[in-house]
Amino acid sequence: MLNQFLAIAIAFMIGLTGELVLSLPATRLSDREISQQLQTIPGWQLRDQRIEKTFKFNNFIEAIAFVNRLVTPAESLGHHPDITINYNRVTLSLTTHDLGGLSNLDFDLAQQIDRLIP
Ligand SMILES: C[C@H](O)[C@H](O)[C@H]1CNC2=NC(N)=NC(=O)C2=N1
Repeated sequence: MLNQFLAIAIAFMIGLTGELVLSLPATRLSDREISQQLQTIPGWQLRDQRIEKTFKFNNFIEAIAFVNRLVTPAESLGHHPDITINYNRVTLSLTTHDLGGLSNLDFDLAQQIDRLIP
């Protein structure tokens, strides 16, 4: 019953900005699905149950500006990267803590973050 409910849990929610958004539940991906999804996000490396990428900028200010830009997609998805900042380098590590592994949300967020880079 709960599973049935979750299966149809295409939940309509009012987003932060008040617009109607369609939110699909996160699902843990199989190894095969992870391999397929990795093809869509160049530069991201699979490490255990995480995907990671380091972005390099000209200086600290640009690195921080990038971190600020990724707040919007992260909040929209309700999914948040682990972030390490080393002067002009920002390393992002994505995993789905709630599921203990990689989900569709990690790859959705990685794609949206890549689109932030000109
Ligand atoms: C309630 C809230 O939506 C959840 O705790 C979200 C928040 N952001 C998250 N981010 C990530 N990376 N993994 C999660 O499991 C997660 N869960």
